[in-house]
Amino acid sequence: MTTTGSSALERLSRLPVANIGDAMERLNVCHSAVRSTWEGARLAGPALTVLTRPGDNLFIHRAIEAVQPGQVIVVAGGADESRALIGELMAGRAKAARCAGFVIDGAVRDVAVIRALGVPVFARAVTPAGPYKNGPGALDVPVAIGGVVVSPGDYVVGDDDGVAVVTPSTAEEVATKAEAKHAQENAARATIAEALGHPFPTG
Ligand SMILES: O=C([O-])CC(=O)C(=O)O
Ligand SMILES: [Mg+2]
Repeated sequence: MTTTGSSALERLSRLPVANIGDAMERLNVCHSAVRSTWEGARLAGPALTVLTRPGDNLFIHRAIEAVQPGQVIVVAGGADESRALIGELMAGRAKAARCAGFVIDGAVRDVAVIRALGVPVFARAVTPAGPYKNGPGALDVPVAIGGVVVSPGDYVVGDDDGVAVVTPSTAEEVATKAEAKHAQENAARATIAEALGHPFPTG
């Protein structure tokens, strides 16, 4: 990753996902079904992509073995909600590898402990039903998450509102536009706070 790229990623990591989506003409925002599993979770990092058979997590185990510090494991699980693709043990191993978190187009389990671990996990559903571990699957291929294409290395940013995907070649421009939008909104927040008679909440 270049210095330019990492500074754009850092800037994106500090911005609300809503502003980032607006800066991309409201494109490249995942379907609302792919949501944070705990309030306040936030992630930003380059994607390590996983394609897996719905309900099967063999290749997510391989991703946790391969993940580099700061990467987000992004799993195309076919939008299946019937089997949890990760839980507390896999989240804990990923944290130990300094993975930035998970975005899963599928289900997860053990969410109370995942929250206590502080691992940001975005998913379509929560279920106690366990996964199969047979494959097939693939790592580092383009995938679709909530209707958005994620290529390996794309920047993935998530907060309480959802997930946006930013191609690194556009990240500087998107960060600049999103910062401008955020500054413009700050001015509006100040005016509204005055009318409310108390500071505008920061969420
Ligand atoms: O059984 C699994 O593969 C997922 C799970 O619950 C865990 O990682 O804790
Ligand atoms: Mg478990």
